[in-house]
Formats: sequence, structure tokens, C-alpha cells
Amino acid sequence: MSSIGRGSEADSQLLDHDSPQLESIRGSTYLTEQPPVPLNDPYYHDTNGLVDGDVITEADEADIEDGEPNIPFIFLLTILVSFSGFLFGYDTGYISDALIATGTDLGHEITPRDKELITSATSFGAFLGAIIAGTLADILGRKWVTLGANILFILGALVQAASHSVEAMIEGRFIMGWGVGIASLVAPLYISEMAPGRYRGRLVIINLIAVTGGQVIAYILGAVLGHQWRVLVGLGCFPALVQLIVFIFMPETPRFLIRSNKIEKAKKVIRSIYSGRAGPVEEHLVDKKVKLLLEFNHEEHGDISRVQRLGVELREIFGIPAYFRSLLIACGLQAIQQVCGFNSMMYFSATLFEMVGFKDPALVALIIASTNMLFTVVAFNLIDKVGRRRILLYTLWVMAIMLVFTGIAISHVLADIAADPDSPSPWAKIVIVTMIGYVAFYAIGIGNVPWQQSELFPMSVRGVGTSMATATNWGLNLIVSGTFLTLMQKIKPGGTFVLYAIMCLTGEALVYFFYPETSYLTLEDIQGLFQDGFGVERSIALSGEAKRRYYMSLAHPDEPESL
Ligand SMILES: O[C@H]1[C@H](O)[C@@H](O)[C@H](O)[C@@H](O)[C@H]1O
Repeated sequence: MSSIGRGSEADSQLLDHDSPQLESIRGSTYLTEQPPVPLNDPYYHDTNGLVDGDVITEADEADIEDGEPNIPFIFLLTILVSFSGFLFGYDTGYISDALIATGTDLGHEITPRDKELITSATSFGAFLGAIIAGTLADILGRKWVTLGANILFILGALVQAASHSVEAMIEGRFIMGWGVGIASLVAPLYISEMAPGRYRGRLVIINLIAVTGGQVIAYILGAVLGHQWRVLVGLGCFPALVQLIVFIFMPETPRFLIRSNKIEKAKKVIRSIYSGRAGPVEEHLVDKKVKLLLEFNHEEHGDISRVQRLGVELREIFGIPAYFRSLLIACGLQAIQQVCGFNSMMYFSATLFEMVGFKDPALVALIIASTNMLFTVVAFNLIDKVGRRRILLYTLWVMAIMLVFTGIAISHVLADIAADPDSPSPWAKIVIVTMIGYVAFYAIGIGNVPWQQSELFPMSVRGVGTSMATATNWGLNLIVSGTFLTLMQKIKPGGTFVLYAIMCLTGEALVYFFYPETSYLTLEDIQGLFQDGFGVERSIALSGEAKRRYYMSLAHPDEPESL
């Protein structure tokens, strides 16, 4: 078979569908006989440019993805969109310090219940925002929804900064929460629809680095600003304002433009993305890309209204077993990410460290946020090499052990402080070390893998599927952050951390039995896995084989790819 040569090197290796080895590993003929999903999915085309059933001709060999795209342009777009990620991180990050710094500024010394309400108001808003975000983005466009999220960020920050009561603070956090929920879905969506196939995964992770970076900056400013919590909150307006202005001039994604029948505008964006150093992209390649997107858009659900389309999508995602399995996996991963308790440390770390007697708890909390960011960068380099499933299996159980040690150490610190409030407990250092260990393993695995959610869904239900998965994230975030301080009182730190450890181990078991390995697989391969079950065993064989072939191709770039 000739080398198809599209997308990333890995992708092009994977496209050797005729390989007897791969066919036997797949153990199913769906790829050639009964495509389970709309194979004219632009995500799929982005990496290979072929419609299932097409005969591969020389002309097909030329694909827009073969050329060198306009990297500076794409990178700039990603950075500008990642302001949304930054705001998501900043606005969820500063609350830890602000809660300590408010003192009696909100009318009285805030109680643990107030703290929980203030913190969870954002998660509740985000939960509601996530539910409507996918549909809103399909109706208004990714660009205008991002602009709207920025207005919510600014409004929420202003209400909080001006608040003199717990109620006003909660209102401000709630308004901001809507922005956070919407942005957490739309930013990765915008990036993935703009990015050429071979850069998509990494570009999406850049947004996540911005999330964790935003949390770090919030902690640094929290430590620097001390009691000036109003400044800390108000500063969040600036990135939102910058993005608000910049986004007016940003392009819509080609997919949305095609959806809205704005073909010329879509072509213009495609030209900007794919005209790299080698010069302007050839017009017939632009036409080919547009044709594929159009074809997909038409065939997705035909010419039906947006409301009808939503109804069809909902029926499909719950009614088609393969789609429903994708949904279970996407929501399940987001659920594990939240119930493992990470955000309890993130939102309450300053409170937690104050409780165990640290002189400068905000500074210690900064270490937690920095570890999260640093190891998200590590994950960026590991996610494809090690594989999503394997990375989770390696990290979740370690997180559980770290949590148990943290619980034990905190209990000892509290007992030591009760016995002698003036002398520091030797266990305090263990709390820091085990918490750092926990956060590092979180960031490498479950902190980022669930955000690769869009790869699990076929195009036709991607919007509604990612909305549900994102809402699962925020819904559980709400429950976990809203109950942490109560849990600490009722079942003590020991019980609380053991509970989170049990969640990690449950997550480990669920991943082991149900989550297939998706690294190195094309999107159509991933969909095929869910045809009759979760395809775990098949995925391991497929992914391993694909990875081996990829590395072989790197070692012998000139050899023909067929085995
Ligand atoms: O992936 C992100 C990241 O791990 C953040 O640090 C965390 O606060 C979010 O809840 C999570 O969704």
C-alpha cells in the first residue's frame, strides 16, 4: 500500500488500514464494512483527508495537512484563547488566599459554612454554564460565547471586589462561575477546531498549562498582596478585558463558519491557518478542506433546525450504545478527577496549612499550585508516549497512598498542636511532602487526561457529549469543595483523606476495567473500540502495535510503511 502521508507521522502510520496485522488485532471488520460513526468527521479528515470508501488516488495524496501550517499564527491564537484557561485557573485559585484575608471585611469573621458557600458558588455557576456552553457555542459561535464569558468574568470580579457581605461575595462568585464553566468548555473546543490535526493534543494541553499557571499566579499574588484581597480579586478583570478586546478581532473556527454557511469566511481562516513558511496554501487544497467540512455538516443531521438538532443529538448519545459508552467514559474520567479531592487542597490549602500551624500558609499553598503546573508540563511530554490509560493506572494508586499518609500526618500535627500549641510539630513537614507527592501524581494523570474528552466522541454528538462531561466535572467539584470543611469536622482529617484515597482506588479499578488506551489511535479507531463493549483489550493491542509502527517509522523514515 502506498504511503498516505497525511497528518502526523503517527497518524499516517496508522492509516495503513490494509495491514493484515492491524486488521487481525482489530478483530472486527467495521473499518471496512460498517463505519459506526460519521467517518466524514472533520477531526478525522484533519488527520487523513479521506472519506471512508474513497479510492486512494494520487490526487488524494495531496492534503492540506501535508504542508507546514502557519505555526506562529496558530500558536498566537492558542495563547490568546488560553487566556480563558488562565482566568479559569486564576479565579478558582485566588479564593484560597482571599478566604483567609477577608477577616471581618464581609461584615463578620467568616465561618467554615460561609467559606464553603463562597467557594462552591463558583462551581455551581460553572456547572450551569457548562450545561449550556456546548449548545450556546453551536448557536452563537465559539468567538461570541468566549466574549460573553469575559463579560461574566469582569462582572463577577467587580461584584466581589466591591462586596461588604458574604451574600454579595457569593453573588459575585456565582456570576464569575458561569464564565468559568463556559470558558472551560469553549477554549479547548476553539483550539481543537482551529488546530491542524497533528498539533491538536498538545495545543489543547497549552490551555491546561494556562489553567494551572493561573492558579500559580493567583497564589503568588495572594502571598504578595496579603490582606488586600479586593485587589487580588479585581486584578482578574485585566486578562478578561484584554481577551474581550482581542477576541473582537479573532476569527471564528472554520467548522462553525461552515455550519453557519459562511463559506468565504471559512476559506479565509483556512488559508490563514495553512499558509506557512512555504507560501500560500494551494487553492484546491482549501476547496478540498471546505468540501469535506461541508459534506460533514450536511450529513451530520441534514438540514434541520438547531433545536431539532439538539434533540437528535440527545437521543443519539443516550440511544446508541457505542455513543453512550463514550459518554460514560468521558463523564467517568471527569468524575474521578473531582472526587479524588484535589480541589479541596487547591481551594482550601491556605486554610489547611494555617490549621497545621504554618506561619505563612499562603506561601506553602503556592508550592502546591506550582507543583500542579510543573507536572502538567511534564504530562504534556508524557501523555502520548506513555499513554492515557497507562498513565492513570500508574498514578491513581500512588495518589491514594499519598492521601493516606497526608491524613495520618495531619492528625498527628493536630494532636501535637493540642498538646503544646507553641512548639512546631515534626509531622508538619510530612504533610507538605505527601501533599506535594499527591499533587504531582494528580497533575501527571487524572488532572489532565479527562480534558482530552473530545477524542472520545464522534463529531455528531461532540458538543452535547463534552457539555455533559464538563458539567459532571463542575457538578462534582461543587459537591467536593462544598463538603470538605464539613467532612474535616465530622470525620476528621484522617477520615476525609482516607475517603479521597478510596475514591482514587475506585478510579484505578474503573480505569483498569473500562478505559481503553487511546494513544496513537485515530479517532475512528477509538470509536470502533466502543462498538461492542469498552474494547480495553483490543485497544491495548491496537495502541501498542500502532506505537511500535510509529517508532519503527522514525527509525527508518525512508522505508515503506507496510509491514
Ligand atoms: O484539570 C484541571 C486542573 O487540574 C486544575 O488544577 C483543577 O483545579 C481543575 O479542577 C481541573 O479540572
